[in-house]
Amino acid sequence: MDLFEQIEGTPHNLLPYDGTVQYYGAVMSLSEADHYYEVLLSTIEWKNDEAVIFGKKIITKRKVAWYGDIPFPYTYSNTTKTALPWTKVLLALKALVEKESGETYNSCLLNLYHEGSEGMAWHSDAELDLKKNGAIGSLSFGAVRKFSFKHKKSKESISQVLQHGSLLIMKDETQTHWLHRLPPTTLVFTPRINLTFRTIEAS
Ligand SMILES: O=C(O)CCC(=O)C(=O)O
Ligand SMILES: [Fe+2]
Repeated sequence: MDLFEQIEGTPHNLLPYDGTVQYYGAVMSLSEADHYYEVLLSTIEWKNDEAVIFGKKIITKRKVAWYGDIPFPYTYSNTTKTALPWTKVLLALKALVEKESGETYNSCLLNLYHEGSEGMAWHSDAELDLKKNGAIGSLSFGAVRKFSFKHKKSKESISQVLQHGSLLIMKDETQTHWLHRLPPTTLVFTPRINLTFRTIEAS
């Protein structure tokens, strides 16, 4: 940790070039993280995700939900969803991520992985309606899982373990040059919830 981090509490950049990823570790107490995990599990409108891959409709085991300032339509993997209105707990978490990161967000994509066999394949979050080079604030709750980045050209890879109640920020050119994924694992048997706060630009 350098002097700047000790004073400002800003984590260093995990990426060696072409983007910025900062891991803040836990940004709340264990009891707050436990509380948010339980509330999110029971109050979010979780739905199995549908995707169209090579023209075939598939339904994922992972569950998702999409919330925002207005009913934004959000298109990815050839499916479109409409954002639900913020809940009280999501607004509290958005305020926390905005304070820690010094950025603002207008929407949130949530993922529920029931156990280690569920993950997310290599991708970048660069959909047309996402603000280009905008910050993405990622909160994790529940099972501790590894998260990985791979550079699109050099193939260099970087991993970070994401703790219960932790925050990770991806910004600058990260989505242009790096892929990320949540690898499946045989070592985890409990659920993990992830929230990615994002900025949608109305078209
Ligand atoms: O579950 C995670 O930590 C990441 C999810 C993700 O990459 C996404 O929703 O785009
Ligand atoms: Fe992503």
